[in-house]
Amino acid sequence: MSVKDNPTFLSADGLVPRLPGVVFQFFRSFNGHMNFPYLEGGGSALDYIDREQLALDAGGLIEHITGNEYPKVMSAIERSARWMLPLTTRFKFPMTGTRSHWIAVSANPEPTVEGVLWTGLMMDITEQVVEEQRLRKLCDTDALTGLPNRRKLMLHLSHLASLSTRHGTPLSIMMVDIDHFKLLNDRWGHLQGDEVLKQLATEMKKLLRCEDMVARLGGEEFMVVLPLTPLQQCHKLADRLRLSVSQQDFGVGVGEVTLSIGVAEYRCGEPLMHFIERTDQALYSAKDVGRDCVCLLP
Ligand SMILES: Nc1nc2c(ncn2[C@@H]2O[C@H](COP(=O)(O)OP(=O)(O)OP(=O)(O)O)[C@@H](O)[C@H]2O)c(=O)[nH]1
Repeated sequence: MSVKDNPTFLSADGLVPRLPGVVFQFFRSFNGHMNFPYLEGGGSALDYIDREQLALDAGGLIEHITGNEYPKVMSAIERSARWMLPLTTRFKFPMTGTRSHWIAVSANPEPTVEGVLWTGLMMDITEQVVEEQRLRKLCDTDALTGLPNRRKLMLHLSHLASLSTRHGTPLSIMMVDIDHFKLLNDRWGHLQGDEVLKQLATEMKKLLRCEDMVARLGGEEFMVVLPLTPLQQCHKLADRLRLSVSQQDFGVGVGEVTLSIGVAEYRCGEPLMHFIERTDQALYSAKDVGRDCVCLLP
């Protein structure tokens, strides 16, 4: 029996609508006109778009369906056309009445007399992207407090330090440490200690602006990163945080939880580790002079 006599054999026309994705040809002329001469496939994505319109003119619709990611998608198309390299990109596809879907695009370009023609596939990769986002969040988050962890903080801080160096804008940080936390754990138990860490995290977030970041460095140590903030302002905020914490109960009695805080401002071009060490030394000074205070070093 030949393959074609096999009752399960499908011609390409029968097969394409059953695929879990879309097969397409996309054309871009040298004058920038874009259209999809061929667009067929399975899944629900095609229910939401006007295929006849796309066959004639895709420019407006591409801009509409790729939303904020339009520049990214267009530059991927441009790169692929210029170097005749495979087009691989992904974008968020807004669907009315349901959550947005993520679409991956993979296509091969070929030159034609009037422009470039791509032949390829689009697949719905929403589940995969959601899983990636979940794993990335896990990697970046402290499990107890839900705050960003050291890894996330270091990436953020190094990005802000390079912006500060480039634009000469102020950047300050606070190193925050709970005083005598070992005693608190010993007296109230580890679970209550955990509770204090969680409540402190909430308290710190309340005091900060949305562009600030508070992260748990580990144990009972936190760092607050304040972009566009000079040292004096950072010092004021640190003292407000210190005072507010010392006046709260945290389930262990008012005044039982206090903070020592070291503050420092970034010096243009300074290595990040040096900046952190200076702040750490300021924190040690705060411990040395008796705790429950904020210190900065000249
Ligand atoms: N409950 C709880 N305790 C923690 C956690 N991580 C670290 N610790 C405890 O925090 C304590 C830190 O103790 P030390 O480093 O001696 O510091 P300290 O007692 O706060 O003393 P000073 O910092 O000098 O004021 C240790 O007892 C750790 O076991 C945590 O996730 N939960």
